[in-house]
Amino acid sequence: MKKPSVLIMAGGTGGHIFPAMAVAQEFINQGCEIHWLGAKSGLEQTLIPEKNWPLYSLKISGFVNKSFIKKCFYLVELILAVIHAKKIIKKINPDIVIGFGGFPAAPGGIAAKLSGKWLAIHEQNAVAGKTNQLLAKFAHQILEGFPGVFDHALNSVYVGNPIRSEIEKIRWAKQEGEFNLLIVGGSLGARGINHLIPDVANLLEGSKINICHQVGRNNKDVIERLYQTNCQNSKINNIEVLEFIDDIASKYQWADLIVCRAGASTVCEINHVGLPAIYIPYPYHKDQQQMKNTQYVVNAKGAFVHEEFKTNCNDLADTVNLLVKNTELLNEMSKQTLSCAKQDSAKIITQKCLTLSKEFYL
Ligand SMILES: CC(=O)N[C@H]1[C@@H](OP(=O)(O)OP(=O)(O)OC[C@H]2O[C@@H](n3ccc(=O)[nH]c3=O)[C@H](O)[C@@H]2O)O[C@H](CO)[C@@H](O)[C@@H]1O
Repeated sequence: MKKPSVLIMAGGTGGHIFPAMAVAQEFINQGCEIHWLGAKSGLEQTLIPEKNWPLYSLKISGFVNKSFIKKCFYLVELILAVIHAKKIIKKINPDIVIGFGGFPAAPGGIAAKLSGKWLAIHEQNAVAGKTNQLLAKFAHQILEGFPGVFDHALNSVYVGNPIRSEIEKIRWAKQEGEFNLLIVGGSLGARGINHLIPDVANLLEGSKINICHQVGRNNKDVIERLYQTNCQNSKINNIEVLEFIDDIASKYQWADLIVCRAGASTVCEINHVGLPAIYIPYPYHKDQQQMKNTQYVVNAKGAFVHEEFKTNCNDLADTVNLLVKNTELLNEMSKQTLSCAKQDSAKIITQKCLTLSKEFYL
């Protein structure tokens, strides 16, 4: 019997690609054949070949924040990408097409619809992105990373955000002795956080604090210099500055507390690990997507949130100092954080797709 064939569409940042990779792996575990549709200029160009998964790349950029003229050029680019995607779909003949947002998912989703294919979309965030808002109008199934994103539409279901298996295995526990503080700016790093933390580090109390700070590509030298000039605090044991953390699972395991952006995958990974967190959401998104991603866990008292434009190094240092000294509070936060995690998301997604697509083609 022919293996079910699945076309995964995701591109751009890690936030779209990592959940899609977790689902791709689960489809493979279920005996499916997978293909990946990406954009020519995203992180998928390095991540997918490493897995040896067949990658097809469209020439497509983004639509948001463009001038009128550039939006017109985008429309031409979109039409050409839809034509290209239709050819790819004809060649692969997938049984399931599933989009995770990002630039390639829009032309890929339109091409899937025009080719009569069963189409699902997965929205990672608490507020849907532009691509998924468009595709939701005709997708057969909508899969939500946070509950109620599509106003409980009849074809929508809350499935959570798929987590990579190496992260799923980790459970937070406060380590004795030293205090490990992890700073993560999301897949591309976060300028606002990068420039705030060296000043915060200088204000930290308690002994033996270690900091590991992920700063994003090409920011290592600048931020290392900032630590040298702004942070003379002798109580900090060790400061490690990294551009990107390849093995984030080990760092989650290492950390007693994380200060980070609130991208959808980051929030869900932290919930799975039960890692106490202080979120500083990305402040420039028009719908405050990252702020909304934190609401669930902040309401459950599993995390703190500091808004970038309303906070300063003293406020943030106060919260970190409170937690460094208070293991009981950290334990309570960890418990609440874990209660916000949706288990087995990748399995639920693959099973839904396999069942519903089969019914569709009957
Ligand atoms: C600024 C911006 O627009 N951010 C968006 C982007 O964020 P971004 O791509 O940063 O999104 P996420 O937080 O969802 O995912 C980051 C992923 O990268 C991994 N990681 C990160 C750093 C690192 O050093 N190593 C590593 O492996 C994390 O473990 C996680 O799996 O897409 C998300 C998902 O649509 C959105 O919620 C965010 O709002």
